[in-house]
Amino acid sequence: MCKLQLSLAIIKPHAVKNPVALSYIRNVIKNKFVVVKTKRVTLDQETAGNFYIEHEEKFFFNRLVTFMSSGYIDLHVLGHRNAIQLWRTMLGPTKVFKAQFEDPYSLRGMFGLSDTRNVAHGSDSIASAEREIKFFFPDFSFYEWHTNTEQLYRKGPIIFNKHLFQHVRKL
Ligand SMILES: Nc1ccn([C@@H]2O[C@H](COP(=O)(O)OP(=O)(O)OP(=O)(O)O)[C@@H](O)[C@H]2O)c(=O)n1
Ligand SMILES: Nc1ncnc2c1ncn2[C@@H]1O[C@H](COP(=O)(O)OP(=O)(O)O)[C@@H](O)[C@H]1O
Ligand SMILES: [Mg+2]
Repeated sequence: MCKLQLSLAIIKPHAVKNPVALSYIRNVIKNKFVVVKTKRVTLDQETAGNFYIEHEEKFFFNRLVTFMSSGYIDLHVLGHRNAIQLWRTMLGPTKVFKAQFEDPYSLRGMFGLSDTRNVAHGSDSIASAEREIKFFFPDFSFYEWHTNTEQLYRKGPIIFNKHLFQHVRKL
């Protein structure tokens, strides 16, 4: 038995605005993961800064926060037995030229515009996934997930709700 791991994916503003990129990204997500939660939001600069607080001292922090609060972003809680690593592998390298050169068919390789505007975010560890999911989905209960919902998403029956872009219990 292999339990589902969760990761937070964020589709960044330039990708949400690009219908070709967005539909491609949504397709690969839907084909590889169970989508546990989806939400479209905008962030103010303070919230974006808190989310990326680990990068506060970096030279790119200001532009990152400005960019991330510049338009709609799509939040997805993704489930897979290897969700964190799988999503980051699908993203490809953080830096866009590296992505284009070393992994041209990764999402960042295909749709990245710059090192800042690199298509999407993915949690980098189990601890950061928990923090990031709690950050955007404060009502999400990890207790409930481990005791109940994880099994439902692993064994079903679930169906994909296109309108919500989310898997839901099949009634
Ligand atoms: N001290 C610095 C300054 C810049 N860079 C790199 O140089 C890239 C190009 O910088 P810039 O031209 O400012 O990027 P933009 O094309 O404007 O794109 P963005 O701001 O979206 O990254 C940066 O993204 C960063 O990876 C770096 O490594 N160290
Ligand atoms: N050298 C850089 N220049 C500009 N922006 C950067 C740079 N490095 C990282 N960023 C931005 O900050 C985000 C967070 O950085 P990091 O956590 O190191 O990468 P990742 O998103 O791959 O986990 C990146 O996705 C990117 O948008
Ligand atoms: Mg990161």
